[in-house]
Amino acid sequence: MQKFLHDVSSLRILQQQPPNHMGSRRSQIATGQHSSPTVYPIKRGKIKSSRQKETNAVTDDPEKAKASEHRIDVGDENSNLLGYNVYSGKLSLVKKSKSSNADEKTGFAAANLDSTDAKLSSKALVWGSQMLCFEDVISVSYSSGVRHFTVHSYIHRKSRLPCIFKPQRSQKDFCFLASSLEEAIQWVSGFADQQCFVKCLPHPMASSKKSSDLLASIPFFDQQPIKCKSPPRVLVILNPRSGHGRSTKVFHGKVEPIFELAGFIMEVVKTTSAGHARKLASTLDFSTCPDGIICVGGDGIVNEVLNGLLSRENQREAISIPIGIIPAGSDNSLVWTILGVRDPISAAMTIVKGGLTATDVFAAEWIQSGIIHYGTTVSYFGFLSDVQVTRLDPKKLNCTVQRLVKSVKLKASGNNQKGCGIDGELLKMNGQVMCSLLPQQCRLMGRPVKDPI
Ligand SMILES: Nc1ncnc2c1ncn2[C@@H]1O[C@H](COP(=O)(O)OP(=O)(O)OP(=O)(O)O)[C@@H](O)[C@H]1O
Repeated sequence: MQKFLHDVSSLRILQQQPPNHMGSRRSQIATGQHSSPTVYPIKRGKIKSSRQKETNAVTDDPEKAKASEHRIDVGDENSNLLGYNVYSGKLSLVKKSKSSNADEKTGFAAANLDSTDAKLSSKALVWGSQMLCFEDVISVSYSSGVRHFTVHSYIHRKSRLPCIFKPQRSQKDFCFLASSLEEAIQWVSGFADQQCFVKCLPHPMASSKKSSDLLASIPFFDQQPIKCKSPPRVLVILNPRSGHGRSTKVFHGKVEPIFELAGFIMEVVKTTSAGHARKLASTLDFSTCPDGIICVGGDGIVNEVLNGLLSRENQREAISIPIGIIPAGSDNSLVWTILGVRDPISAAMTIVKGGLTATDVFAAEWIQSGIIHYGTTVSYFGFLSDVQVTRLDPKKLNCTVQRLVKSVKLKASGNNQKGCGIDGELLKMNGQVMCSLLPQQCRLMGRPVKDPI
């Protein structure tokens, strides 16, 4: 899991063509009941033309072409680790300085900085012997007309006792100085090409009237040549009672800063009672949150949102709205089962990274009343649900045990939990409940992590 700052001195990074160049998309399609969940890929931007130029430059020269032919074999191994090359040049890692007049009032002492060879690939930024993986990067900040840019990341901190404490992610910002203004723009554009959000800021001296002449002499200072993806607009539904009242602190302390770095435009609604989230989801104008609804809490709040969406007349459109989950409740089996994350920071990063994962939805209908309840992974009726209630009230346990004989447990989720699919169109349980899988799946924001944490 420790992906940051690997020693890559032994790696030679070779120029690679992207495996699927220019907008080709790979998607995992669920092929059967027990395969992996369907994953919708995020959109790929245009690949930098500089990369194409570099490739041509190699092939134009027959000598070099020969050499590269030989090198490609070795490069294939490296491409698995670092992907294809996006941009390369010199970079200096700079630290904030207190000196006031240094480098165009940017706050960086650039004079004594050693620049080092650096490469941006489709998977990582490598400088010297250090590497920052893209999966740890949230965004890049860049002020128009300056040579430096900041990469915001959340990296795993080493745990002194890794057997006992799992590694935690924490924020780390890296500020780099490029060799020239033009190169700085190339570096930042490279990040944008890799679907990384770029926060474009005005020049640090833009507000000062005295400096207008100076600024006018800086190329590009008044225009922003970096094109990056537009920030997502989402609705956040937070259950302040979740996780024994800790969810608000978790959201504002750990998750909101990540979403802000990633440029998310958020409306945050705190539920005031049970049923509030369901009502919101059933009446919501989707144009106010076209990129999804993010639930902060436990499985209960997600289930309310799902049921609210499916109770709408436009059920088909409603089920297609992405649902994000920040685990901040006492039970978060859905996000753990489907995406493999169970801590709020990793879940937020999974959402920020983009992509959607489809998961099955079942409907359980009470035969006598006709009431339909929707669920995703598992639904309990009778004994198990009573145990959930009575875990706080032991007096009720006796009554629960007596009802054991009548109890029934519904387990669904088709392609997500091996061996426990409903396996058929319709299932009648105990003469009381009728259960079926919906033809459409709901979409969770994010893609499953490779190494569940
Ligand atoms: N403001 C609120 N006050 C009381 N209950 C609420 C509120 N908002 C939502 N709820 C209800 O709380 C239930 C449990 O919420 P959730 O699953 O998010 O948290 P949790 O900590 O995992 O809870 P639990 O331990 O009870 O499963 C939801 O089903 C929802 O109906």
